[in-house]
Amino acid sequence: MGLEGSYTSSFMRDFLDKCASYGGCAVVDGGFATELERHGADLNDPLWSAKCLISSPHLVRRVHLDYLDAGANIIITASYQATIQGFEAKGLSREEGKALLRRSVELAREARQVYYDRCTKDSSDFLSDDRYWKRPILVAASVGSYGAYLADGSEYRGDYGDAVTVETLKDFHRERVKILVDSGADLIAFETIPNKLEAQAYAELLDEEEGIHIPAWFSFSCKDESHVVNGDPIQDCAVIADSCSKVVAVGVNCTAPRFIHGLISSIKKATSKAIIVYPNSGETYIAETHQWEKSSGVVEDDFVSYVGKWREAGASVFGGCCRTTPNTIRGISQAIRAKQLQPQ
Ligand SMILES: C[S+](C)CC[C@H](N)C(=O)O
Ligand SMILES: N[C@@H](CCS)C(=O)O
Ligand SMILES: [Zn+2]
Repeated sequence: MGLEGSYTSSFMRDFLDKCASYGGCAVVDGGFATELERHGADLNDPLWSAKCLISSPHLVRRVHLDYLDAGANIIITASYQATIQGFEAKGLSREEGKALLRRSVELAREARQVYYDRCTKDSSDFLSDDRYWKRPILVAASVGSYGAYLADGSEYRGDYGDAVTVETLKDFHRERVKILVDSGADLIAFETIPNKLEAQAYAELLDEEEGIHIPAWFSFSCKDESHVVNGDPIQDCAVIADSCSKVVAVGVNCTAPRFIHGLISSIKKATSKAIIVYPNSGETYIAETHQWEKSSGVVEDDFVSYVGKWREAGASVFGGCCRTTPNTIRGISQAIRAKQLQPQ
């Protein structure tokens, strides 16, 4: 059974309405792999952060909880680079791969439950701690791009070559998307999308597959104020997202903060859906070494002070991507709460 159009179109509006403490905005979490690494995980692996679903699920749960403590009310699962194909390449069976995808969602749901339990715990230790305030929390199941699976930084280039068509991409993503849809997640986060082709593939999958009963967001990785990383105009990509009734938010992630304002303006011209932005630190990823380098002459590791401007430009969901931490999210959370208390 598919989603009713009216349900889909009101999903984000209803959620944002419930985010009263954020004045109708929402706060997504920050860099997930970044935080796993800060806790000592070695992600030098084709599975990148998805490696921790196998080696350290407790750490995955812990990082979700850290972001909830920091004020996030949307947490993104560790499935960004988790694919059945990638797990099989590691020698796991298809069934084991599918179980790990489901586990990524369970871990986020468990963290949410732990957080809620702390909010209601009858103990002054918890009740006097302002990290614990009950608010609506969504679990978004991450779907990284085909380029992420390639594990060579392709999600920052989007150059898949002529042999990769919309059908190739639909075949690549179909089963994982269906598993995540049935895993108990509240929505699907198609993130770090590097080109129009992959957005088209996702939109067709959502429109054509039976049983997609949760909504999705489309979030693109961009190289300047008006283009996604392969050079396609962001506006064309946003038009594709806008045309899909199951898409409830459109935006930008893992992109330098300095491009975000212009990108919001371009997206706004193409859609009236909610706009989500969760930039990275502005550094550049070196795929060979799995290291990040400062972009020359640009210092933008603290973008929290721009969030008010991004909100005025039309975005309503804010967070961070690679190289951001719970501190970034705490800053965003405080900035939004402070702003909404100011008289209009
Ligand atoms: C968003 S990038 C930093 C993820 C990692 C990349 N797909 C890789 O495997 O190198
Ligand atoms: N949700 C992923 C996105 C990588 S671009 C992460 O934060 O690790
Ligand atoms: Zn990122």
